[in-house]
Amino acid sequence: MRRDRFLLAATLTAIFSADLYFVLLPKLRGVRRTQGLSCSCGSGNLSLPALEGLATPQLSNWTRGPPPPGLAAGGRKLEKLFAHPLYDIRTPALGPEERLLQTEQLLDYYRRKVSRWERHMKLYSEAAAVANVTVTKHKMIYDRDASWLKFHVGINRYALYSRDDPAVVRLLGDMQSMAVVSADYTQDEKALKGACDCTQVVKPSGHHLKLALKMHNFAKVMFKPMRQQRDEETPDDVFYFVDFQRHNAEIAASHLDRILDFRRVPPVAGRRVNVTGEVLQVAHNEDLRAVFFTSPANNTCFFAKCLYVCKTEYAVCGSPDLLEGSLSAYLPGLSIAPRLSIPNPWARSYTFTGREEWEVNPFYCDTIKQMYPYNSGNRLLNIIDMSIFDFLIGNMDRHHYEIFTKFGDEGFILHLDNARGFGKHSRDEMSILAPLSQCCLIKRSTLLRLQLLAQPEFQLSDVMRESLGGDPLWPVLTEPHLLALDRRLQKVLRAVQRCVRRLGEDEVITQDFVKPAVRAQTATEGAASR
Ligand SMILES: Nc1ncnc2c1ncn2[C@@H]1O[C@H](COP(=O)(O)OP(=O)(O)OP(=O)(O)O)[C@@H](O)[C@H]1O
Ligand SMILES: [Mn+2]
Repeated sequence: MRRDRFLLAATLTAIFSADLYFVLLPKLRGVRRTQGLSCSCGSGNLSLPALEGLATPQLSNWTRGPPPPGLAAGGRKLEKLFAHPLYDIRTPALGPEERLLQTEQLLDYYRRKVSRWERHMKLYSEAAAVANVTVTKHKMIYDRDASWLKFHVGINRYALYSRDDPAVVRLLGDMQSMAVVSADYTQDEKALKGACDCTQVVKPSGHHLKLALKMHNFAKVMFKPMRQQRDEETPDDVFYFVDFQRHNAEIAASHLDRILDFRRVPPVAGRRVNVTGEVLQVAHNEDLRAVFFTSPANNTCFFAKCLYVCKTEYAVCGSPDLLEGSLSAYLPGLSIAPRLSIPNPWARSYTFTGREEWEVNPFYCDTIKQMYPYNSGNRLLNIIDMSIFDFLIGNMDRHHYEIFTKFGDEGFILHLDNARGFGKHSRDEMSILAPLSQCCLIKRSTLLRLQLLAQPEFQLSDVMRESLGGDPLWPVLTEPHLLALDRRLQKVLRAVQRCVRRLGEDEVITQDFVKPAVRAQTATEGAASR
């Protein structure tokens, strides 16, 4: 028995060392590289790309197959939206410097993943055999055409994917259906090792229940289980930073991101996950296995590591095994595609009483405009885009944003972690729009799309309903949440209108593309002033 334990411990040590060598060390090196990079970047070498954030057209949508019942009659607005000339603004041809990764580099990375998996599984199976533990064996495949690989190859300076990339549709399908072969804590949870400091109300993030799942073709996803029923509204007395993470918000946010044509959120699919077969039985991490239990109702449940320290955390349970969740496609590992996490200048105070400067100083934006990297290029405009996105979904938890270091200040910004959106449909939190209302700036491309989505012909709630109809967890959002999107969209347009009235169109609306494919403005002209 002692020998068994020793073997198991040795296996775990080996796995940890491999993680240290392959994941943590490269990450640290990446951070060091990044620090060097940011020091050498003067503001002088920045330029506003003529076509920033806009890419090639595509007509297909994410809805696979016929629309769900009830949609057929009014459907197909989404298709029409994506066929609109405003969704046909092209980016220049992508050279190697505009792509995050080259195919050969990715295939190399994939091969390393495969051999690492084989080594792990060999050691783990040996240890498990000795300890008399049954290991579920899955047939793994090395597939050069895997949709996750194509998604990674497609990431470029302008967006996470292009509109016409069929790999994204395939990836959503794969995430919904592929066999899960392993489940583990995510890297940030591992770094915390279950430590919970309740004097810090938001950090560490370890008390959220999220896991990394691996599929049989080595696709990796971040799984956030359902914590709250769709029709429950966050009670008024709950602070945004102790609010639940909502799996349906992650799914809906990725659809909205695509509808706004930002493409700054990784694709997210809903799925009913079998917490016994697809999580517990494929968890090779003893810490993770230890948080599983069977409830009195005979359901399989698991809880966050600090359940008994942080009183707000409760277990989630399958019924008896199936549990809804969101699966977000992983970005390429930090060892090959380092990212930088940057504090949001409009972040909130994560204490019960604190106020940040932007909340009390109406001239806050003037200070930000003087500061690097917001004093040139399009970073500030991208922050304003992000605030519009967050206002629409009602997300008050945007403490940081991330960028790929490869693209430096000229790249787009990632909108990761949207799980605290869609908490309250009956309230519009105007303070989320502070970057827009304080700076009075907006990209022309963003404004034109917002105006288009306000028209009855498209109607944001209709295209969202249609888009979400393609997800297995349809209807991802309840009707009041969908309708809140239309109401909030009007408020964004009114905020722009107030700025234009005060400062004039030339000051407020930034021309961010040279020339639309046709005179797209005609369809939308004047919508902001209505
Ligand atoms: N799709 C993804 N691919 C790769 N990494 C991701 C992805 N989504 C999130 N991450 C990374 O994992 C970190 C934690 O994810 P997320 O913010 O969604 O969880 P969280 O539990 O809310 O954490 P926190 O409290 O730190 O915000 C993110 O800051 C990001 O760096
Ligand atoms: Mn978060």
